[in-house]
Amino acid sequence: MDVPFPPFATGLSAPAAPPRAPGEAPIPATGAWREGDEPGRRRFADLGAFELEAGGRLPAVRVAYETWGELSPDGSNAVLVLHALTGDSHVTGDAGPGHRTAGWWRELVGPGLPVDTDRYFVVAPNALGGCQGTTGPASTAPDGQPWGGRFPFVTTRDQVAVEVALARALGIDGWELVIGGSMGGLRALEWAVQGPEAGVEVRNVAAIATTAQVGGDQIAWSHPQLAAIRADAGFRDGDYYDAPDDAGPHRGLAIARQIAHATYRTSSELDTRFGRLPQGGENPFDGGRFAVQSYLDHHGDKLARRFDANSYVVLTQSMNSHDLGRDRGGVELALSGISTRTLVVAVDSDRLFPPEQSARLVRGIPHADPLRIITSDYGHDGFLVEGDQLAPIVGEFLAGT
Ligand SMILES: CC(=O)SCCNC(=O)CCNC(=O)[C@H](O)C(C)(C)COP(=O)(O)OP(=O)(O)OC[C@H]1O[C@@H](n2cnc3c(N)ncnc32)[C@H](O)[C@@H]1OP(=O)(O)O
Ligand SMILES: N[C@@H](CCO)C(=O)O
Repeated sequence: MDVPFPPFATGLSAPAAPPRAPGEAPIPATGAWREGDEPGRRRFADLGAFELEAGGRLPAVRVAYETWGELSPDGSNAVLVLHALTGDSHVTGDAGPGHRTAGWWRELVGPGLPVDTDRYFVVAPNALGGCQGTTGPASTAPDGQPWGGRFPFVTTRDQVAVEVALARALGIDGWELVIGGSMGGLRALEWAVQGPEAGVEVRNVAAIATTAQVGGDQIAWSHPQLAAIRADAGFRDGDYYDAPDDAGPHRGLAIARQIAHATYRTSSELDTRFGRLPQGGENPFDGGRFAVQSYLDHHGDKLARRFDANSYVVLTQSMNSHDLGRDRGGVELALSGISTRTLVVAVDSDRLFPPEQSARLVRGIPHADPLRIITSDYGHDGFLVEGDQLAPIVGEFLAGT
């Protein structure tokens, strides 16, 4: 006998309190950077039309990027830094006008640091499909409306094809280093294959907390995140940009971030840091929360204020698309064709991009240095939190060039 599916089986489409504390500012429909907002340090490159791997087309792609340092006369000192899922072009420097967060690799990139902006010309673009100035779902489509749910499927390869065009637009025909973590690492690896094919030399690659091929476990964790966003009544199939404050898909995005954030950390950290502690004066047995629930609420709500739900979907799908071996004879063959000197770094406690996946890169890439390991209680986020370990590793790698 068929049992009717209850309309609020998940509870997610039921009316929900907006994810903000009393007295906090309302949340606009999107946390995307929009034309007319304060640009901060961003500059923009208009790169024209792109045909996409999955069959879509973007008639006018704009990339937001930041640079530090000066390109040398022979062009030999350019470094490309690629951000993770919710990162942006603001690699180093403070938060401030135009930049909601401080630089996410400020221990690594800056004057006198391993990626020394007194020596290198550092370029950091916001990825295609993102929401911090580069063309993405919140951008205006040719009909004058936001792309919204119509934004086409974008793969890691498309993102790198756009970054190749950015290099050309900046007059860069080779990178001394392409470095990225997590989703940025996926693009760094794709650069090692696609860059030389496209005539842009890649002399060194650093792939941090990443993988040659996003696998079943990573796709599985992303699935409920995408479902949470799509199940939010405020998502409206991606066409929510005209929604009033607090009526956007914040709850779905916040839940997606909570699921993701737990995968970015470790069970031992959550157990030792929070354990069974109740949150403040709350009673978890009477409608209150455990401290760890409050912690996840905080991270979810914070992302809902600074990010765009559609970009979260588009970028998550782009990560799921990542398979260095697709149409290249498989992962091992693709890795064996990489001629670039490569640094691979894993976080020992990373349960999302586990060290075995980094070891596979080292085994497969002919000119890979031995695997370097960051020791951390923080899991995948160790690639951001453990800057004091990552910076010397990258410094040693660059010193060996
Ligand atoms: C390349 C890129 O990836 S760019 C994107 C990276 N940046 C982000 O993702 C921004 C979101 N932040 C994060 O993911 C992480 O905070 C990191 C990785 C950047 C840093 O991690 P940590 O320094 O270990 O911070 P942690 O995870 O402990 O979070 C601290 C926050 O939790 C809050 N918090 C801690 N305990 C609780 C609790 N019981 N209840 C509510 N909030 C709590 C803190 O007040 C603090 O808030 P704040 O960030 O608003 O100041
Ligand atoms: N904290 C990182 C984790 C994903 O690598 C981000 O939000 O991008």
